[in-house]
Amino acid sequence: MLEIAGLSHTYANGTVALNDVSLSIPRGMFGLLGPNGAGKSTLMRTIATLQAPTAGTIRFGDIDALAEPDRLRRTLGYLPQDFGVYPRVSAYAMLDQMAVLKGITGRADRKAVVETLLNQTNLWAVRDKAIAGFSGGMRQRFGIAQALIGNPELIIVDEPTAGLDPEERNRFLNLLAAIGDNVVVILSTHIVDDVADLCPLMAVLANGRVQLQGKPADLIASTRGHVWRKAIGHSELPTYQASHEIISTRLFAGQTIIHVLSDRQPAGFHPVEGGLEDVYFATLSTLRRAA
Ligand SMILES: Nc1ncnc2c1ncn2[C@@H]1O[C@H](COP(=O)(O)OP(=O)(O)OP(=O)(O)O)[C@@H](O)[C@H]1O
Repeated sequence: MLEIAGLSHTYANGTVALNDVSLSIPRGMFGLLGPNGAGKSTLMRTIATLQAPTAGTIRFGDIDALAEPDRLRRTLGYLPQDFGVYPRVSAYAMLDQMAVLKGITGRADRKAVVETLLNQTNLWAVRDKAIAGFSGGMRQRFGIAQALIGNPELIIVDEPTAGLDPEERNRFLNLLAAIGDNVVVILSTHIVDDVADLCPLMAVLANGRVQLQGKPADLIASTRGHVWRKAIGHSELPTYQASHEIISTRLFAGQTIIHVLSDRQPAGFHPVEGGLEDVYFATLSTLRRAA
């Protein structure tokens, strides 16, 4: 169990990126959903012990992450939002090197680990190619391979599917799903479907605060009877914007479909069997209204 309590972070320029965040994250896949600037990466980097928070505590099992960052790092697998540099060395050589850094010094042990990971992430066929020449999807799969070195019990993946085509995204999500229920996996993303497809538990982070947390199905159920849909002409949108709380608009077959939030059924609207996207957009919309 990962226990985050009262975590706050204010950057030197005064930006409050995290504001009293508390989360209890059990084993399994946990989705952390939030818009750009919500504080997700700050939270991920803080859990990964790459930066210290201004206040709060992080415990993982019996490890106090802030007091014993080395202990936490030994059991951590981290796929950052951006690796930054993609080296010209081969995937095999790079993984081998990273395994040394993680303390797997025996040659035979390392060979077994590296080869297993290359197969698991479907990179065996390209193991001798330079990572610099990899596609986005291959890079992300390599990112997971390196995160899994040393059998971590806490795995953090920060916006892993941004920019992947649907097939690669699917491959990547399947890879994550296969990691297993015995480890804590935190998936940070602004892509609602990633969470809907994978995570039995989730939280929405916005403005540095946890706005919502629970099981996606329960959160979806809570929007039932509050979200309504109507197909309108695109030119009518401003009129509806003025009179309704629109939480999403999308185009379908040349029409604009709007979803609105309302406790009662507005005239001409149909009920929506809400999805996670409605939960998410309704949360963000409520926040905007309160601002
Ligand atoms: N090093 C920094 N110095 C100052 N402000 C920062 C720094 N890093 C992030 N911020 C600010 O902190 C807030 C949270 O940023 P963060 O990157 O954690 O959000 P995010 O949810 O990961 O967003 P994104 O999806 O855009 O990566 C933003 O307002 C951001 O501009």
